[in-house]
Amino acid sequence: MNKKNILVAGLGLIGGSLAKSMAASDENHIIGYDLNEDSLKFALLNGIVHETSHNFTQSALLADFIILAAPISETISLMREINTIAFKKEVIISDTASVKSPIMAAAKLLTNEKVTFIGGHPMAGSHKKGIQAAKSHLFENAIYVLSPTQEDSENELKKLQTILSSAKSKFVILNPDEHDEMTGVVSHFPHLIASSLVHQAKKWEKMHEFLPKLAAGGFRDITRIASSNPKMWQDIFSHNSSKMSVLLEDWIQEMKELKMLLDKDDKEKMITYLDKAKLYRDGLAESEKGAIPSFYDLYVDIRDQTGALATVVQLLANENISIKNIEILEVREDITGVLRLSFYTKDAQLYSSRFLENNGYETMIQK
Ligand SMILES: NC(=O)C1=CN([C@@H]2O[C@H](COP(=O)(O)OP(=O)(O)OC[C@H]3O[C@@H](n4cnc5c(N)ncnc54)[C@H](O)[C@@H]3O)[C@@H](O)[C@H]2O)C=CC1
Ligand SMILES: O=C(O)C(=O)Cc1ccc(O)cc1
Repeated sequence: MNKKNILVAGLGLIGGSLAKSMAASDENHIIGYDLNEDSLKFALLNGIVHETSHNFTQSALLADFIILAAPISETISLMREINTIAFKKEVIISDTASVKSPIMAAAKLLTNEKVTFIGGHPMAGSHKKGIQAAKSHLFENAIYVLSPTQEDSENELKKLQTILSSAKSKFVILNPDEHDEMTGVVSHFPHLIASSLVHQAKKWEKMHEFLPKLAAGGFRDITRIASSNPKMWQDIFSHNSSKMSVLLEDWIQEMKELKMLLDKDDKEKMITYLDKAKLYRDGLAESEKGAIPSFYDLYVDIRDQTGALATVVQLLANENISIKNIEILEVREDITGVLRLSFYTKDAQLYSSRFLENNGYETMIQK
């Protein structure tokens, strides 16, 4: 069989996860390129790639597909390098960057006729970075945005979707501006706010040193994303700065209106405000794994006793269920606590719920 040569440039969390899922197909030969020697070694040792490369141009000349999965600024540099390569055969190139307009602007400057560039953004991630955190199922059920450059790239779009199909995501075609505005609202801006909430708590801790002990489930939930990779988020904010600036203006205005409601103690308007937010948020939870990577959460009541957590985890491990994340919520000494288990798939979530209930646990799936 004539295997497809796929060059993945940037073997971090995202490139590594894509490479891992594509390497599982017998039809693909994955070549990994990264500036970091340890990442290359790790990828080869763990079967994430079939071959490693220290020469981007040389490997690009062999490739049928190139996936650029480096930080945004580095992706743009790699695109400039691509423009200097004398390709002898057709090549389909895509990227994974979280902001699309600067990438598509760089794509417009690609002059080589053999090259078809289709922007890409698999919309799932984690707070971790690097190849060690790569998972072949990271993008399962997540939205995968594609932004073709030319209308006549329909055929190439299909080819790209075929090689990416191993990621099991849902493809959506968006233009770069729409993409950046929407991801600005539901992904980039929330990160900024999460970080600012943490800064606020840190400031107030100077007044009340007991404050962190009061940081309960709500604060932890809303600031979870502030623990993500700062360098990557700075890169994202900087490349989507005009959209972010508009969103920040909008937010400041809304905060001013909220302050007025509070100062006037306008109870009815405040209930309406909270009610509308609840309605919209509850509606979001009903949809399938969407643009923001919602993992499938299951809440399990446990007693705050030694071994309670281990028992639940062991029960699920015996059933071969992989858990993405575990968090203990609302535990006070000797009082019932709640475990939040996050799964990669809805099936795992539903199965675990039934299975744990059959073993005497009370579970809840939040709608
Ligand atoms: N982390 C996330 O949650 C998501 C990130 N993205 C996007 O995917 C891209 C990669 O992000 P991550 O994998 O999270 O970052 P990462 O930090 O885990 O990996 C980036 C990798 O690129 C390599 N690299 C840097 N410059 C390079 C160059 N010039 N040539 C080759 N390799 C180079 C680094 O050595 C590293 O291995 C970024 O553009 C990001 O915006 C997209 C979706 C989700
Ligand atoms: O886990 C989270 O909260 C994320 O926000 C993940 C994420 C990060 C960057 C992207 O471009 C897409 C998804």
